[in-house]
Amino acid sequence: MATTVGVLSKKSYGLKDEAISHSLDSMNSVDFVSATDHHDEIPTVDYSLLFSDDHVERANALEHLGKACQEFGFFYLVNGVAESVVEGALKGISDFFHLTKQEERSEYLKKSSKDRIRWGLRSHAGENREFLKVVAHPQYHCPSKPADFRDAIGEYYKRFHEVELGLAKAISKILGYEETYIEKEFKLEAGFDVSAMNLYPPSFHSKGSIGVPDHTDPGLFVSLIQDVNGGLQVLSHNGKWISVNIPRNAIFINLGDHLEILTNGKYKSHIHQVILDNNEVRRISMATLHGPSLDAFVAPAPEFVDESHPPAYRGVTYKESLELNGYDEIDVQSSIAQLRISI
Ligand SMILES: O=C(O)CCC(=O)C(=O)O
Ligand SMILES: [Fe+2]
Repeated sequence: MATTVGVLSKKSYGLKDEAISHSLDSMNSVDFVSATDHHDEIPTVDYSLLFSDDHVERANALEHLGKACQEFGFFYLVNGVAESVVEGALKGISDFFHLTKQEERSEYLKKSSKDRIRWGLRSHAGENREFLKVVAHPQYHCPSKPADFRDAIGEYYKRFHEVELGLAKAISKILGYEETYIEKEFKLEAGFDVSAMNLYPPSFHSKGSIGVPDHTDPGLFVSLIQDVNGGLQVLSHNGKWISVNIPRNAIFINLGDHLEILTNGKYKSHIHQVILDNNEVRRISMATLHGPSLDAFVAPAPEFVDESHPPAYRGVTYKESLELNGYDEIDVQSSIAQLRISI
């Protein structure tokens, strides 16, 4: 059962980021409900039905996806990528963290803002994880050791890229556009995708319960796979932290900042965080941020702007948005707070 523990406020919640403040401001002091098992609140979208030959089935599936995007902003996707491909990718990540020595992994410590592979180990009160980030698209980069790692991850990217294009088509349709609208606007043939492969807790004791602090992610959407449930929470439209319990055969999809910008706020990029369970559960996840191409200029589309809905975000290229706060491309940090136009 959910327990009401107080009124959500920036202060009580210790928030530091304007993006988060804005989001919480727009929620008007709603009751804060502690993280609990609300997994049944997260909708499931069947990818195969979005392309069904039966037009009634297809229309229903698209309507369901539209509701999932607008009323939630995140959903479980089934029948997109074969379970064996997801399992293979997760095994590859587990092998990377467990079969290599830390000195080998630290070869990928930050060298420059042009890194295409980057490793990091965070153990402080605000963040506790070991991660490997790689650029997945348009050029795929990955360490070559251990054996099979690169191929297993590459197979997931190849399969998921098709799904990404399919979802972009379906979302274009439900927004009232022709199906290649997002693909063209975001120039997805050169879409800039970065994966964060995460190990929680890191390979030494964590300094607190925060795995990843609350944030939103840039891009069209994030696709997330994991080996076990535990820790990922997403802040719903009505201000509840929802525990994400991904069904075994599903991929978690969370809409990103640049879809929020394109739709002038009709669809929202949702705040999420990872809370560690006393360091008792070891968990591996891979969050892939599927972005526009670096040179794609993203601004609110004219169809979402009128007198009562003035542009709520400034348009910039994807690259500029990634670099706005002094971060680099592989950091893929949100800058939506800086792009919001205060009205
Ligand atoms: O590990 C997770 O469940 C989420 C990680 C995440 O949010 C990220 O890497 O952006
Ligand atoms: Fe994230």
